[in-house]
Amino acid sequence: MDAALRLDDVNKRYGAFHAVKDLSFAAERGRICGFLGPNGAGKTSTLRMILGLQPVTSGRIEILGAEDGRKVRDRIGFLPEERGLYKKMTPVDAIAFFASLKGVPAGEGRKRAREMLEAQGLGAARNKKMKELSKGMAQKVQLIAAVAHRPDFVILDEPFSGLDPMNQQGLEEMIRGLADRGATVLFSTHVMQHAERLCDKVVLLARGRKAFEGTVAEAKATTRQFLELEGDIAAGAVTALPGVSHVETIHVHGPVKVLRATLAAGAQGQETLRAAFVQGLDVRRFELKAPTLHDAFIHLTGDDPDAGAPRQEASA
Ligand SMILES: Nc1ncnc2c1ncn2[C@@H]1O[C@H](COP(=O)(O)OP(=O)(O)OP(=O)(O)O)[C@@H](O)[C@H]1O
Repeated sequence: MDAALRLDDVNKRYGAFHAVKDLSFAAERGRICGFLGPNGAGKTSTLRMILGLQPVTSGRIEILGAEDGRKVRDRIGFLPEERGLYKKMTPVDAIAFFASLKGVPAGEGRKRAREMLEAQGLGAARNKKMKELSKGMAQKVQLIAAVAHRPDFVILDEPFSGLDPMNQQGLEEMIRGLADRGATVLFSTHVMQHAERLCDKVVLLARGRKAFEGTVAEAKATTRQFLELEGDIAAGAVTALPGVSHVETIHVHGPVKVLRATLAAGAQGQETLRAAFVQGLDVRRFELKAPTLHDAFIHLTGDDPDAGAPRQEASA
């Protein structure tokens, strides 16, 4: 498929620290690509290199046919991780101003701003000052400001951070809308649920290195199904059940435990469960769980995406 973005063996070093290591991946035109990893994995560094805001130490990046993001900056929309639009501006003025920086005439920018605010349910706020808006509203306005020039490629750095679930959902719909009208979207996040719902493709990054590139379903297929059992059950009895490869004790309350069994590849959870009942184990509650993208991330990288910055390696 036609790639709007391609990275080949990209490296970024800050002095002796090797932040991005031999990174190669592609983002296909018109698709939503999630760039996932815990804090400090190297996501922002990579996005800034793609935009041409900082140089690569080595390797090659091609975006919209250009080798330097700055050459196609009018075709790119960027929502940085640090937010903040001019507090005294109205949303219409702020959006029109950012669009004008990308070549959209003032009148047209204001017209688009009004239409886009209306479409996002922010029509009533259009003439308020930015500082009077809630955080969720301000973040939507900022995303509109980043895309009012109708870019072919949209780069969003942690767009969901700091938003409540309602506003996160609104933002997800906006991002889907961008792809529906043909834009390629690359967004970074450490929250796997957004990626799970939105992405055609995910790239998992851990300590600067790519751990996986593919669809969400492909990522999940790398890991296993789980069976959770609660009751007065010995972990050893669960280990001995058919299809079980590993057992963890999640919770102990007197004699009652919650045990989490990881099933072997291709094992049928129903058969494991049937064997537990046939053997008379004291099962008081059970749950068969399909792996989430979060489980797949931990399986593929050994890092928890919700954890703080992972340990820094010395330059590799
Ligand atoms: N200008 C810089 N100088 C030195 N080290 C840097 C610089 N920018 C980033 N780093 C380091 O590079 C690593 C990757 O940082 P980066 O911001 O790219 O990660 P990230 O995945 O975007 O995480 P976060 O979501 O926390 O920003 C971190 O260890 C960070 O401390």
